[in-house]
Amino acid sequence: MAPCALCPADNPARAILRRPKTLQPVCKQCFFDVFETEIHNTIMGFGQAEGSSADGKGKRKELFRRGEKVAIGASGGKDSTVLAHIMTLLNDRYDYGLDLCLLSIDEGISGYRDASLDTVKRNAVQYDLPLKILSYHELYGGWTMDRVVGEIGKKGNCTYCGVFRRQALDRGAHLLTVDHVVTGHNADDVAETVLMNVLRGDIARLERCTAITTGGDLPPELDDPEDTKTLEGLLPRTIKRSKPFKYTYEKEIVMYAYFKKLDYHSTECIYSPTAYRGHARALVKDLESIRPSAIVDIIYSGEAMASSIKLLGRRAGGDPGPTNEKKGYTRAPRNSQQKCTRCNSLSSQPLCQACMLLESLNKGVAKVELGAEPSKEKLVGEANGSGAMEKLAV
Ligand SMILES: Nc1ncnc2c1ncn2[C@@H]1O[C@H](COP(=O)(O)OP(=O)(O)OP(=O)(O)O)[C@@H](O)[C@H]1O
Repeated sequence: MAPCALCPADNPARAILRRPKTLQPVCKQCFFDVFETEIHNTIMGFGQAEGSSADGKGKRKELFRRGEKVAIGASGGKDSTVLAHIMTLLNDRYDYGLDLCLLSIDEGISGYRDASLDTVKRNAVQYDLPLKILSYHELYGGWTMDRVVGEIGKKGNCTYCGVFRRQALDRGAHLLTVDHVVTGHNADDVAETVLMNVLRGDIARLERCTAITTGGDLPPELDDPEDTKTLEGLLPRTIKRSKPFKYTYEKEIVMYAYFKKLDYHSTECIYSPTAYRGHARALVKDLESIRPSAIVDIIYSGEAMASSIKLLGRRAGGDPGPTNEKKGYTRAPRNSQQKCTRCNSLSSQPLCQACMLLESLNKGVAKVELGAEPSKEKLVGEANGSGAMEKLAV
């Protein structure tokens, strides 16, 4: 192998790998350094397209506040295991002052999640982090994903899993009195989602999918600390979600986990779909093999499109006005947020998606609904909640 491209030129070590992101030959130590530093830069808002100009005025925006309590969404897989490792490491190294913990959701998938949760339990000891595990079984009246799949079959099961997991993470965060959850979504995931939204012409989602942080904004009219449901421990607010690996390549995460000998679980979900995302994933991998920067370039393009859409929306007063229509742009108007009448979580409908899905399961009509010709509303609901379509909503 060639000399390391990142070592001092007068005394380079021998490279042991080619960095997937740049194809540079690098030694092990330089790979660790560049991998960790790039994530730190993302966290600090340095140097990346969105981070360097988060407000469009060139002002950088840091991902965390000092003293913030942050839960790491931990599934035991490679991404979240590396995330737990890196967050602990960088929090110590750069003194972010974060209070970290692990939050795991047990979807009730026997033979898969039980094994990966054992890994998370070991990670909690290895990184000395408190761990909270919440199960669908306890949150959703005895429904586990094994039972959901028994009821509706494998087709469409990710819709249920994605919607339930999103809410379960929020509820777990609330129980842990955490305002911020970080997940292991990586650059490949974000690029796939950008492509999927472009290919579907889903402009509203395209606008949101490249954001490094979502949520955390409760409309003032809903912010009522005296709300009795809030006092009972139900969701009063949206929890912030961030993706510190937004610019981190999946291949580099795997390499980092391998060279650091991290303890992670590597099996795929047994109910994993072969849905649309699979095609986007294959396309991203093909493009990456021809030109490695394709992944990050797709993300930059997505960010640029999101900024343009925002600008157009602002000019049109938030509605798809005539100017936009003439130019062929549409921007789905967003329903105002309200509290779900049943579980108090934020929702654009009187009943949130999780409660709607739960109701259909409890009434025994879920299978019928999934099999039937979907109505327009149903399509919107699915696009908003599907695990397959909406991996980034986890
Ligand atoms: N059951 C879960 N409990 C807690 N967090 C989860 C869970 N499932 C997924 N997440 C979070 O969402 C991220 C993306 O999840 P996804 O299901 O796409 O898995 P993945 O890309 O295989 O990631 P990982 O390798 O961490 O499992 C994970 O990295 C993790 O932070």
